[in-house]
Amino acid sequence: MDPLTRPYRSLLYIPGSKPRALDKARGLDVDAILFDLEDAVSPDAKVEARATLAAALTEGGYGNRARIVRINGLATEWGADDVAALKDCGAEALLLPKVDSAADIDALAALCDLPIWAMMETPLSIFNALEIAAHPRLEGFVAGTNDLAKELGCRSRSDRLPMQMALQTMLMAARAHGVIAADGVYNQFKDEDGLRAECEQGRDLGFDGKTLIHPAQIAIANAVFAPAQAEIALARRQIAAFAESQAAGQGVAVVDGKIVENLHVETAKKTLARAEAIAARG
Ligand SMILES: CC(C)(COP(=O)(O)OP(=O)(O)OC[C@H]1O[C@@H](n2cnc3c(N)ncnc32)[C@H](O)[C@@H]1OP(=O)(O)O)[C@@H](O)C(=O)NCCC(=O)NCCSC(=O)C[C@H](O)C(=O)O
Ligand SMILES: [Mg+2]
Repeated sequence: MDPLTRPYRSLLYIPGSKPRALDKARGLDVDAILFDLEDAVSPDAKVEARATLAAALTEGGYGNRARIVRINGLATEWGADDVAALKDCGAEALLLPKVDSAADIDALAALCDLPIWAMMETPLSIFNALEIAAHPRLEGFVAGTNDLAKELGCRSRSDRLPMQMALQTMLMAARAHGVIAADGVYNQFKDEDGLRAECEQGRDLGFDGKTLIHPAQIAIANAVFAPAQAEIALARRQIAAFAESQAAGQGVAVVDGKIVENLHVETAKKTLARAEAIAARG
């Protein structure tokens, strides 16, 4: 899975314990579903949720939405059984919570053949982000900003200043190793303006998309993380202007008063590839 060929603008958590929500997701305009067995499911509902989720995935109907299952940690009484029950049901990847190091990815890799995503939500995960991203089975990072805030003991701020070091470190590691990076959730799910502002911040930092907790959040994430029409038009003009300059024996073009070099053309091509991937998802 690659954000240039498959979009990850919106990744919706769905509690494995909620059959109505599991069914509703089959019709939602979301890029990826994070089927959750961890924090959205209470301990006394874990075993039943596992069976409910396995049945829903086996039944299918989720179309081209990426299907990722968040299991319980392997140190819990449920983790290993979650893997055994869900690794062959149609999930495309498993998401491991509370990862501290690449050794945690090794432990899950030994239990299944699926690609692995890591919740980046402990202080150790941030300091070990590079080795986690470098793991050959690692495909995606998900920022766990609620757990990170709990561990840091920081205040919740609209500018997310206390989160910046962690968010930017995981992004650097993700980009160093070609890993998908999804931003954390916005808890006030009825506050559209706040969600839009946080999506825009995550997009500007470089995230591929945002994790969500409610269907009402999907449209905003899809819009913010898609290239805007003006960006697409600019990308086309940059590519054309650079090709013209090259034909004239020059290595640099100028568009709208700004230089365009080969590296800008690469970015412009990625913008067009992302737009095409979104259009292809339908
Ligand atoms: C937040 C909610 C508890 C709100 O639920 P509810 O009050 O039932 O919402 P609505 O009545 O507005 O629901 C309207 C319809 O939408 C469906 N629905 C609701 N949520 C979802 C969903 N997530 N996916 C699919 N469908 C959903 C309802 O079934 C209603 O459908 P209908 O009956 O047809 O009208 C609830 O949204 C919820 O449980 N959200 C998920 C919470 C969750 O997953 N939390 C864990 C992940 S967050 C996290 O752990 C982050 C990380 O680890 C960190 O550390 O930061
Ligand atoms: Mg968490």
